[in-house]
Amino acid sequence: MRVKICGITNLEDALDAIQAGASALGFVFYEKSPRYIEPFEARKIVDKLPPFIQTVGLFVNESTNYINQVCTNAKMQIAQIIDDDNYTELESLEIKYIEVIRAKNKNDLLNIDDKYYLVDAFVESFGGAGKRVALDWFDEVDCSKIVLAGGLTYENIKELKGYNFFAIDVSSGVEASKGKKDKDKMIKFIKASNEI
Ligand SMILES: O=C(O)c1ccccc1N[C@@H]1O[C@H](COP(=O)(O)O)[C@@H](O)[C@H]1O
Repeated sequence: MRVKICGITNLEDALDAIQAGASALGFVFYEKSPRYIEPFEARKIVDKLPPFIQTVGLFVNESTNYINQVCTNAKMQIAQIIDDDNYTELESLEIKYIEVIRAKNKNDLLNIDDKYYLVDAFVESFGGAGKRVALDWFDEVDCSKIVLAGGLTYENIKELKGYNFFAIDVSSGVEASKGKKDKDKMIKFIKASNEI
């Protein structure tokens, strides 16, 4: 299973995540988040990463120009977009992106089009709150293009067996404290993800 570890704020956590087996690292460019990282600080980390690791910048209700600029400055390869109020002109983004569906109920997952989406549980703070999406909401959904996020831990991801999610995304479930990852939790998380 592909794993993105989100909320990277320092090099040690980034390298530990990669050593544990993460395929993508997420950097939060939402200033109200306790995991916010300044774009040029993120770039310093990215410059020290090995090849074949994807860098994902997370944005909440930002303009296209801002996202393009930050992704350039921070060397992000993908933008993860929360855009509740249509601030972002997706077609003008200069990099690949994935939109976030903040699911409030099962209906939010029905009739989604044939694109890759990240599905997270709806929380007022936009994410990183450890809240899960009810798995039975996916029972009649093709999950092969869905990245599942929200409240995942090494203890609960075995429940995802059989759903065929494209990838999973975790932040608070592998933290020691807000903004600081726990190496042991990351190792256990990725080991468990390989058993799904
Ligand atoms: O991590 C944050 O602080 C954050 C802030 C604003 C929007 C999204 C945020 N994080 C994302 O939320 C999901 C789920 O996180 P968790 O595993 O439940 O803690 C994940 O995609 C984070 O990248």
